[in-house]
Amino acid sequence: MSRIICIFRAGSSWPLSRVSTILSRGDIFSAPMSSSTHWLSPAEREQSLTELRGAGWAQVENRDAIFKELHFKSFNQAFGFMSRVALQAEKMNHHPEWFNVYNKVHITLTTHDCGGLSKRDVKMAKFIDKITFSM
Ligand SMILES: C[C@H](O)[C@H](O)[C@H]1CNC2=NC(N)=NC(=O)C2=N1
Repeated sequence: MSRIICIFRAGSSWPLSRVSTILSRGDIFSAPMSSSTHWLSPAEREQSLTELRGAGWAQVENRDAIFKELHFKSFNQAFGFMSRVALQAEKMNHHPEWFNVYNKVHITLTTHDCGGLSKRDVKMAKFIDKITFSM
């Protein structure tokens, strides 16, 4: 199983909530480890958040996560959307936190192993926007 080490550089602009989440979990040295290719640099983070806000994503209060509410024409269309995202989640091994009622889907993205946003969340959000706009 690939594992992630979340490395904190002095002076990095990681949200305090993210650092405290990982430190409080006490698993900073036993967290799953993978290459740092998923880690967002401060510049990448700012650029990605700007783009995602422009596409209708919002940052979640008190969590290093992003949220979007999607409305579809019908339950069938909403469920079809969720099925496509589920297949992508399995392919990426990166899963959304979501809620569905009838034709509405609420999605929250964050990387649990890191206690906050990573490149995987950005990739998943862009996939979600791509298929939403094509429906
Ligand atoms: C063991 C399994 O690979 C990990 O729990 C994966 C599964 N899906 C995941 N999804 C999300 N959103 N964050 C994770 O850290 C994560 N980790």
